[in-house]
Amino acid sequence: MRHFTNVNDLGDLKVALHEAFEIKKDRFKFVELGRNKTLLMIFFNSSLRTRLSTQKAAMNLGMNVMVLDINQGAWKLETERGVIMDGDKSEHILEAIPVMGSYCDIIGVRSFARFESKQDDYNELILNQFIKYSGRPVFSMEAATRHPLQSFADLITIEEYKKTERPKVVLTWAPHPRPLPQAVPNSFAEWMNATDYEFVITHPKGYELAPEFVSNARVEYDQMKALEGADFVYAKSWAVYNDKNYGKVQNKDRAWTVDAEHMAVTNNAYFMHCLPVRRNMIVTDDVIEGPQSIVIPEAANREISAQVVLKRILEGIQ
Ligand SMILES: CCC[C@H](NC(=O)CCC(=O)O)C(=O)O
Ligand SMILES: NC(=O)OP(=O)(O)O
Repeated sequence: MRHFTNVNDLGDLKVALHEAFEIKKDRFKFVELGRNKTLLMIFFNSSLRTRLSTQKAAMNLGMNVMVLDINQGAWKLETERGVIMDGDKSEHILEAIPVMGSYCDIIGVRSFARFESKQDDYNELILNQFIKYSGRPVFSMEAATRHPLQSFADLITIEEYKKTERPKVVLTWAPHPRPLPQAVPNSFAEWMNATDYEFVITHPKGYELAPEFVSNARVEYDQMKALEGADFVYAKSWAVYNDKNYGKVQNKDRAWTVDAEHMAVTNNAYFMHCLPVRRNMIVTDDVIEGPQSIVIPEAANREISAQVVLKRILEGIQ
């Protein structure tokens, strides 16, 4: 595997899951694979889980790791071509990327949707420039439209906890004070649609995700109806995708906040969230602290998903 940006890059998911459970049994088994290889992790946005779990995964494989927060310490980067750089940006991304590529063997990039240009976001302008100009294998640590390391960890977690072969998984929108990217829900939908699970998406009218991610999932505007009999409830907020209000918050209705009443109509479902989570906006304290909440093991599986991806990329550059 050269680059990792979406579910298709991993190939057969059953094989990838087998690799994940093997690594989970002995995460230091491949400690020689990454010897004298350097991972550079580049963050245009904040992170806790991705930052720590991906470094840990790289260290499990014997790699050296460098981390760069673009907006703290590096020069502010101009990302548009043809701009006269007489403002507050000292360096152009088209120099910075090949320079960064010269110092490492593999690059991880976090660059959220900016909600300035839907076209730039959904063409993955920043991530694709790293792929085009760095000369290195590149993997997404959440880009504008997907968060594949998170979704792979989510799938590993559901496989670990499911009580039936084809669980009912419900992705529910929840209110948030800020406009959040569609990357996590897009990616979760993409990975759930790649399984044979029963998959339902529920959100208020006007919060439809891009059709290419919804694919053949059932969309239900009545949240309680969607949650009936669910085995897994995956909560996440996202901003409007449609052209008219792209990147906006148009609903803050806390009737969508996942509470005990919502969980009561499920099949004693597990509660999942990628974190960080705004308590009592997305989910109540009682639910996220309750016995069916698996957000911590879900976060712990980020080390495993990152290690499978790094292992596959390292095997391609030996
Ligand atoms: C893994 C999730 C990263 C990001 N989350 C946020 O930006 C939350 C920020 C906040 O709650 O203020 C998102 O929704 O895509
Ligand atoms: N879930 C996730 O990616 O968390 P961070 O944004 O803290 O990395």
